[in-house]
Amino acid sequence: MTEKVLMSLDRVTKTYIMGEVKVEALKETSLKITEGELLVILGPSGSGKSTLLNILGGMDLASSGQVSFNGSNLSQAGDSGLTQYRRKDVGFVFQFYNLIPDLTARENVELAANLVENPLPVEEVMREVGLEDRMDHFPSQMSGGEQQRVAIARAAVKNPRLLLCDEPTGALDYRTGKLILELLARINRERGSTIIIITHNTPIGAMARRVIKMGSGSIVEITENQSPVSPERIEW
Ligand SMILES: Nc1ncnc2c1ncn2[C@@H]1O[C@H](COP(=O)(O)OP(=O)(O)OP(=O)(O)O)[C@@H](O)[C@H]1O
Repeated sequence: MTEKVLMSLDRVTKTYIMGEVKVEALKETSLKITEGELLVILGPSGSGKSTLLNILGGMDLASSGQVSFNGSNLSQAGDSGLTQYRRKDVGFVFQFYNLIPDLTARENVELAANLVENPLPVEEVMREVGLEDRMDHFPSQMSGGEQQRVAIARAAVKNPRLLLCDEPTGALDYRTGKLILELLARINRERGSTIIIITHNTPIGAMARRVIKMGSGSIVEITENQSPVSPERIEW
């Protein structure tokens, strides 16, 4: 079976200019992402992981180079093209959940469902993440792990081609973090969404078929892993 390239980055650079200081957050980075893959990005603080994720998600524009999604050039999509891309094609999961505090779990998920033409059924997705008994709770009435599951449901309900997760277990205890990673692995397996997970925890790389290591704004290593393991079996 030939693998389809979902995204490609060609010599992408991101430079932040702060007064006199220039920070090269991403240096001439090239990468191809295959449709349906689960990719883990590792690297120390400041190595450019979030910068890379923000460019992949259309939240930020490259300073130079080309970014393409499904064959179209995001660098030339313009503001409304990028907004459409973020709404329809990408789901985001962040370290601190970013739920709307005065909406219930169900309403947070419904809000995202309303952004796309063919969302998955809200209640079905909430059951999939194990929140069938918490649908009418507000974020403040839920644990961190439950809030992260709402955030995953909110991203997954759009049935996005690409799910981007920035330190999704960063604020959770070990056991809850594992459950969240298992949930992401299941969405990748069953829904076929392409999933990219940023983490500081090197052992988490064992769940992915490909692991990218970043260092000082560059990809320093790409490791192929023939036998990814279930997060349940990973210790960190
Ligand atoms: N908006 C910005 N303005 C200026 N510099 C920035 C901005 N965003 C990131 N940087 C700088 O770019 C570099 C890469 O940052 P980035 O957030 O991508 O790293 P990271 O690997 O995700 O780090 P962490 O693991 O701490 O989140 C850092 O030196 C950072 O200070």
